[in-house]
Amino acid sequence: MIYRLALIGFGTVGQALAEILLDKEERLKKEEGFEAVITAVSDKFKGALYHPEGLDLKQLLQAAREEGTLEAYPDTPGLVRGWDSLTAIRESNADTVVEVTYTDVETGQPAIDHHRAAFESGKHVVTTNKGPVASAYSDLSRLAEEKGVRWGFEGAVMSGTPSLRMPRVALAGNEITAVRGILNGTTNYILSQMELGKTLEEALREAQDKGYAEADPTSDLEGYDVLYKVMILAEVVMGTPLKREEIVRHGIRNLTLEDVQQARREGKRWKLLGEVRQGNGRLTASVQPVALPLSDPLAGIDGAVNAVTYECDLAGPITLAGAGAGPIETGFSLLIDLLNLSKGRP
Ligand SMILES: NC(=O)C1=CN([C@@H]2O[C@H](COP(=O)(O)OP(=O)(O)OC[C@H]3O[C@@H](n4cnc5c(N)ncnc54)[C@H](OP(=O)(O)O)[C@@H]3O)[C@@H](O)[C@H]2O)C=CC1
Ligand SMILES: N[C@@H](CC=O)C(=O)O
Repeated sequence: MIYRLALIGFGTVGQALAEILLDKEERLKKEEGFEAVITAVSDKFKGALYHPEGLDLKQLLQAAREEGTLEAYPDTPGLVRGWDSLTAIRESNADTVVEVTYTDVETGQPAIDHHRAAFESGKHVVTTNKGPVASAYSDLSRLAEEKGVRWGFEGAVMSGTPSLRMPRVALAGNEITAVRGILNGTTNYILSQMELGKTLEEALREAQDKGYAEADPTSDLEGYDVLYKVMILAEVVMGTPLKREEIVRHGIRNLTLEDVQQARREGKRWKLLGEVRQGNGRLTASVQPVALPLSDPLAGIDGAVNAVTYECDLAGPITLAGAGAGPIETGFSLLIDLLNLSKGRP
């Protein structure tokens, strides 16, 4: 079967997936038996394209990257332009919607509506968007199940590092009683750069240039991005939904260069930690910067790398470290969801 994809959003991550599919086409076919074409792309400002037989990925990337608009994609017979996101989801011949619009930390929209429209149309969804998973996990999972379609969202936490699949699949059978980690690539990159003497603003600009930051980086700096990831870990990995008001949240915005360098002199490093813990029959959760002693395994995690420790009743503590953000790493999270979907794996 050749998968037909509709990409909703064509920014950093959407383009990275197109690049991966282009670069690895032969290898994916030969080694994984996986073939996919992108038949629709709909992006808010770059424009939209649909071709039932598939778009040319090289020309698609060239139009977006060199011209900044899909208007630069050449006209071919059968090409349709201008569909908005919901039209592309409902009217295209895609069997799988790749939802890669921005994460709205207040409402989870428009991504929740994109998911509903896709599931209602009998289409699978793979996404890296935290909004729908954090705010509508149970409703959307139920709808996907009712409609007999699949939903992959590995990249919603820790990009291409399997922070959700590992506990759900490889650690199945354990009760996970606590999860604690560095869950945001942008702020970990910023804190590492501030230790080298850069200001928060300089380091943030670099993180934006490298494709780590959210469209609105307030979400990274003020801890909302981690708050969403903590909500996802609580519900998806620990089985208990938390409301955002139940989670203590502090970001790194108020940490100064002097705070960061003083901690270094004291043998400590500031890290933005997200934590969910079971105790007295309930979950408690927090997002806050902590000056960790160098003896803490999380203190050694640098740059856009993230790490998370799962406290398991049978296996003991298990720590996973890897990319927390980045275009290709996050594009990979979509690829692995697509591969698992194609093989009927969880
Ligand atoms: N970058 C990373 O490392 C990671 C990102 N994520 C998540 O992945 C998602 C995508 O991230 P990223 O690619 O970096 O973000 P970008 O901001 O680069 O891309 C998002 C794209 O979505 C488009 N868009 C916004 N609203 C709509 C809409 N209603 N219909 C169609 N297109 C729309 C934007 O259009 P325009 O710019 O033209 O307005 C933009 O091109 C986000 O939810 C993010 O939180 C998750 C893990 C890591
Ligand atoms: N902005 C986020 C992207 C991944 O979720 C981060 O920096 O971690």
